[in-house]
Amino acid sequence: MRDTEHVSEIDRVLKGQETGRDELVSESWRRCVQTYGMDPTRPEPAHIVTEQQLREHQEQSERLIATARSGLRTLFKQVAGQNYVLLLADAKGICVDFFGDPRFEEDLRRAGLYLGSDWSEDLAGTCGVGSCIVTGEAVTIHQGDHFGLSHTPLSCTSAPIFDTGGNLAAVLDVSLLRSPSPKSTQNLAMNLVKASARRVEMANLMAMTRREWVLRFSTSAEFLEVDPEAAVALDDSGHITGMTHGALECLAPSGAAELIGTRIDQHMDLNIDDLPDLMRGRPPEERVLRLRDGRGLYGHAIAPQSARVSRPQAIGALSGPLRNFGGPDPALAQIAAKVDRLAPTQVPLLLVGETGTGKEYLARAVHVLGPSNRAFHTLCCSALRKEKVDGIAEGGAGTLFLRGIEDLDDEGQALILALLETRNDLRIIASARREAADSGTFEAIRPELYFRLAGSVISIPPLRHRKDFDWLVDRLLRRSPKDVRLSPAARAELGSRQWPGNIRELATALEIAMALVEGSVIDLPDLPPPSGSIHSKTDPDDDLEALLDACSWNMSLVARRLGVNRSTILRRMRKAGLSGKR
Ligand SMILES: Nc1ncnc2c1ncn2[C@@H]1O[C@H](COP(=O)(O)OP(=O)(O)OP(=O)(O)O)[C@@H](O)[C@H]1O
Repeated sequence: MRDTEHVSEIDRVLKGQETGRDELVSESWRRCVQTYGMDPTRPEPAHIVTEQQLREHQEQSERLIATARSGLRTLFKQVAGQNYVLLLADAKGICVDFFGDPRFEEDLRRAGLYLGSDWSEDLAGTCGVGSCIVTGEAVTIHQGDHFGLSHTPLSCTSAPIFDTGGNLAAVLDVSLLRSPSPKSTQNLAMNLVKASARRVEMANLMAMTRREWVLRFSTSAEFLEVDPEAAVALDDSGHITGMTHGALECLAPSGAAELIGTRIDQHMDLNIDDLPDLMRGRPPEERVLRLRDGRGLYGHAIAPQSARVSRPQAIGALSGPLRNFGGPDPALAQIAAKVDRLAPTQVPLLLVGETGTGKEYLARAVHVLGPSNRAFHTLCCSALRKEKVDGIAEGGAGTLFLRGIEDLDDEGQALILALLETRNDLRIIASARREAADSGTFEAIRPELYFRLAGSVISIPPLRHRKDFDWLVDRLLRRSPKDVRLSPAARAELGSRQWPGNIRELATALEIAMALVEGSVIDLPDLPPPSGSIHSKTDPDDDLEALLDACSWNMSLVARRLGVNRSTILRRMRKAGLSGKR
C-alpha cells in the first residue's frame, strides 16, 4: 500500500466512511487522531525505554516473566524458521522479554521489535500490543492496519495474559517484519498465540494458588488433563479466589463478568466437598460438571499442596480424595486417617469388605495421594489373562489394583507372583470380599503371595453398619443434574433397607428414583423395590451387635433392616448375650 493511500484511508475513516477495515482497527485509528492527537504522515521512530526503565518494568513483571518464559520458548520452537519475533510486553506495553533471530537484530531494533520498546497505543499508534491492551482481546494488526507509516510493513498478532484476579498483566505477541499480503495468513499465528497465553495463565494460576483447590475445565475429556481450557482457584468455603481468563467464557459465557468472590455452586452443581471426586483417580469422562444453564463440562480438581502433608484426624478435615470417603461416622474416620498415613508408603494394602462398599474407590484415593502422573492398573482376579498381566509387566510405574484376590486360581497366583518379582515400582492394593475373608478362602492363597499382598488389612464396613447413611444419600443425590430431595418417608424407607449391594446398590436405587420422579421431591412410589438379601448368612447373629450399634440400638429399625419382626431381634439379642441400650 502506498503512503498516500494509507493516509487518505485514515482520513475517510475519520469522516465516517466505510473502507472495509475491521471495526476494531477503525476505532483505534479514531482514538489515535481524536484522543492522542497523532498524525499518520509524521514518521514515528520506535520508542525504546532506557535500560534503567526496562529493569524496573522487568522487576515488576518478574514472576509472570518467569512463568511465561517456558511458554515463550515453546512457542518460539513452534514458529521456528518462519522469521517470527516473539515479544512479551507488560500491561503498559513495554517489551520485557524477547525471542528473535539475532541475524536480523538491527532490522528488528529499527522496527521496535526489541527489548525495551514501548508499544502502548498512545505512543506507537494502532499496533498489536497497544490495541490488545486497549480492547483486552486477541488481535491481528496486519500491515496497513497499523496507524503509523513506519509500522505498515509489520504484521503483529497479540493475545492478552490476565493475572489470577482477571486484570490484564501482559501481552504475548508474535510479529513478522515482512509477511504475505492477506491478513488470513496470520490465522494460525493467532491460534498459537492465544493457546500460549492460555497456558501461561494456567501455569501462573497454579504457581500462585498452591494452597487452594484448583478446578480445571475442558469441553473435551481427552484434553482435560493435558491442555485444559480454563481454571479457577477455590478457597475452603468454595469461593472463587483466582481464575484464568477462559473461566469467564466457560462459566459465564453470556457476559456476567464477575467471577472472583462468587461461590462455585452459583455456577454449577458442585460444592467444595465434591472436589476430591474430580481428581485424577477417576477417568476424565466420568468427571462431568453440570453448569446452571444446563451445559456440561469435564472437570479436574487439584488438591491444595500444603494440605497433603498434614495429618488431620477428623474425616471432614482430611484433604484430597479421602475427604469424601465417609461422612460423620467414627469408624470411617478411623479408616480414612489410617489410610492417609499409609498412602505415602509402599506398604501393600488389602481392602476387605462386601461387594460395593467402596474398596476400589478407596484404592483410587490412595493412588491419587501418591506421586502424580502414574498409571492405575487394574487386574480382575476372577478373569485373569496372561496377556493382561504381561501388559502391566511392560507398562509404567504406578498402582496395581488386584480386584477380588479370593478368586485367584493356582495359575493366576503364579502369574501375579512372577509380576511382583520383576516389578518393585508398583504400589500394590488388593481387594477381597468380606464373605471370602470370613470363610477362610484366603487359605487357598499361597503364603508367599498372601503376605506380599496383605501388608495392612483394612476392613470396610457394609452400608447397613454405617452411621453416615444420610450423608452418603445426600452426596449421591448431588451427582444428579436435577435439584432433587427425598421426602422424609422415602428417606426413612431407604434407611431401613439392608443394602446387600451396599453403596453401588444405593447409588443405582437413587439414580432410578431421580429418573422417575416428576417434581423435585422423591417419594415412596419413586423408589425401586428392595432387592432382598443376596447373602443369606449362616449365622445372622454375627453382625447383630454392629447393626444395633449402627441403628443406635433401635430394635425396630434393626428389625426393618433385617426384614424380620422386633421379637426375633430380641430373641437373637438374648441368644448372643446382648442386652439393653448402650
Ligand atoms: N464414598 C463414596 N462416595 C460416593 N460414591 C462412592 C463412595 N464409595 C463408593 N462409591 C461408589 O459406590 C460404587 C461401588 O464402589 P466400588 O466399586 O469402590 O466398590 P467395591 O467394594 O470395590 O465393589 P466390588 O467388590 O463389587 O468390586 C461405585 O460406583 C463408587 O463410585
